[in-house]
Amino acid sequence: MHQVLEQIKNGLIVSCQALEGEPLHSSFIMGRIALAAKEGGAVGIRANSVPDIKEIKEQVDLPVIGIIKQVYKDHPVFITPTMKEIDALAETGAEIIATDATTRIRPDGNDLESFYQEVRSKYPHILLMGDVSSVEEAILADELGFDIVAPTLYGYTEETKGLKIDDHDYSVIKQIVKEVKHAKVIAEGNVSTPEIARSVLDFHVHSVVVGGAITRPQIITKRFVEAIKK
Ligand SMILES: CC(=O)N[C@H](C=O)[C@@H](O)[C@H](O)[C@H](O)COP(=O)(O)O
Repeated sequence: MHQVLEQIKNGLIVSCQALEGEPLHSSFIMGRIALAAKEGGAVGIRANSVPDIKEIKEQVDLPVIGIIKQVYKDHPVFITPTMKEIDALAETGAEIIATDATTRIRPDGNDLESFYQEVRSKYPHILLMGDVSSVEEAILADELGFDIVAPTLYGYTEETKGLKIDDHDYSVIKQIVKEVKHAKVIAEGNVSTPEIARSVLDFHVHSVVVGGAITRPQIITKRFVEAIKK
């Protein structure tokens, strides 16, 4: 197994992201949050943007899953949508690059298969993670050759709006683990409690990514505020 995949096996990857408009939007802060995550035992970091990844790499020696969230006009594909973002991420030294691997046409008119082939031929040695929204897309991403697939976009497409990883006794993640033959499956998206993280690992995912429940204090606070309302 690739050494980086070995390193993150059965562990917690913390997604350290604060977009423009969020209170913690700052590469300095993301670097420190990554440091805190490492201190807490995280085995990897997921991060958005070149400045954040560079700062995080200064602070921690953990493998990084790099993404660039870039919205082109009002196009729905926004996680590392084109080769421009892949090129920028490749320069950062991120060990893994994640990209939208839904079957939607990308902002530059590419479909997933031609985009995948283009990325693979330019960067044959980079680990590629496909963020999908369904079991079918996970199977396709696996067949194309992605090293990792994750249901990051389950709940975030037109067809899946509002759905969550722990719905229906974790049926989507269980199905993905069952159907995907070569890629490692990482659980990501709405893993909102330690119990959910434990459960998905019990379904034999390779690792688990947690974002907002650890790194977005406005969300954490809101959950407490809701819980104490009479
Ligand atoms: C849909 C989308 O844009 N997901 C993004 C992907 O990188 C992040 O905003 C999420 O925080 C990340 O996937 C982790 O998920 P959660 O924060 O639910 O633990």
